[in-house]
Amino acid sequence: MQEIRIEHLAFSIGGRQILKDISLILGGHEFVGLIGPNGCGKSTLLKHLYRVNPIQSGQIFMDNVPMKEINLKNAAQKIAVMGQFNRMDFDFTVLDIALMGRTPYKKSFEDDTEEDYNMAREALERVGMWQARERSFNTLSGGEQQRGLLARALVQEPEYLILDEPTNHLDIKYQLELLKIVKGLGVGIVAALHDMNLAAAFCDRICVLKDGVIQKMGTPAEVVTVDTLRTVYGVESSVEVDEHHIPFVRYRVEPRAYGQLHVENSIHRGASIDGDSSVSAGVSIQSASANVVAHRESL
Ligand SMILES: Nc1ncnc2c1ncn2[C@@H]1O[C@H](COP(=O)(O)OP(=O)(O)OP(=O)(O)O)[C@@H](O)[C@H]1O
Repeated sequence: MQEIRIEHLAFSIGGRQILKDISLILGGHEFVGLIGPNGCGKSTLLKHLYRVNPIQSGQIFMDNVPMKEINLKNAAQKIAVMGQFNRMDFDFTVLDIALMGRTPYKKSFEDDTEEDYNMAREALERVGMWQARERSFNTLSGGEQQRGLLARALVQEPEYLILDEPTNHLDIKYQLELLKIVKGLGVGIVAALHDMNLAAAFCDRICVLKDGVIQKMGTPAEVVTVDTLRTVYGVESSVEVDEHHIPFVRYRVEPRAYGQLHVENSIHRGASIDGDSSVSAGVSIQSASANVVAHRESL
C-alpha cells in the first residue's frame, strides 16, 4: 500500500464532536505515532481506519480508492489491527488466535493448512508465545494477550498495521521487542502511543491530537518538544535531542512534592487505614514510598 489519506474527517457522538476536520496522509512504509492526552480522540480516529466507526463526514482513501468502496475481506487482507480491548467471547487457544490471521484469505469453513500452521508457529515463536499455544487466550495476562494478538497480526501479512496502545500491559523488554518487530516489517504503521520516549525512538513522524484536532505533525524532533508537552499535556519537561535527532524527555517534578509525600508517609506508616489492618496498611505505604524514591532516583 502506498498511502492512507484522511480528508476533513469529523465525528460526533451524542451531540459531542470527538474529531474535528482531521486531514492526514499516512505513508505506506512509515511508522506514524498518534499521541495526545486521554480522551483526545486517538482510538476514535483509528477505529475509522479499521471501519468500526462509520464515516459521518469527510473521506478516507486507501491508495486513492475511497475506503467505503473496498470490501471488508479485501481491506482485512491489507490492514491488521491490534486494538485495546482483547476479550474473546469463545474459549480460543493462543494457537487459534494466531491462525485467525489467515481468515481474510479463506473461504467460509475452509480448513487451516500446514502452511497456515507453520506461519502461526513462526509468528508465535517470534513473540515468545509458542510454548503457551494450547493456553486459553482469556486466561492470559494482558501482556501475553497482546503478544498473541501481535502474532495474529503477523500471520495476517498485512500491508498496513494499526496499533492502539500496543505497549499497554507489556514489560519494558516486550515493549521494545514489539516495536522493533513491527518496525522491522517494513509496512505502514499507525500506532496510538502514550510513552513519548518510545514514540520518539521508533516513529518516523508523530501526530499530536488534542480535543479532536491535530495540533502538530512532524518528525519526533519537531514534535516532541518542551512546548508540546506544556501546551498539550500541561507538563513541564526538559528535552534533549541526540546525534540521531531523537528527542528524549525528562519530566520535571517539583522536588518538594516528594518531600511532602515522605512526610505524609511517615505520619501514616503503621497507622490503620481500614481500622483493623495496621500491618498491611504500613506495608503498602512503605512500598509506595519506595517506588517514589526509586522513580525519583531514576529521574
Ligand atoms: N461510543 C462512545 N460513546 C460516547 N463517547 C465516546 C464513545 N467513544 C468514544 N467516546 C468519547 O470520545 C472521546 C475520545 O475517545 P477516544 O477513545 O478516541 O480517546 P483516546 O484519545 O483514545 O483516549 P485514551 O488515551 O484514554 O485511550 C472520549 O471522551 C470518549 O469518552
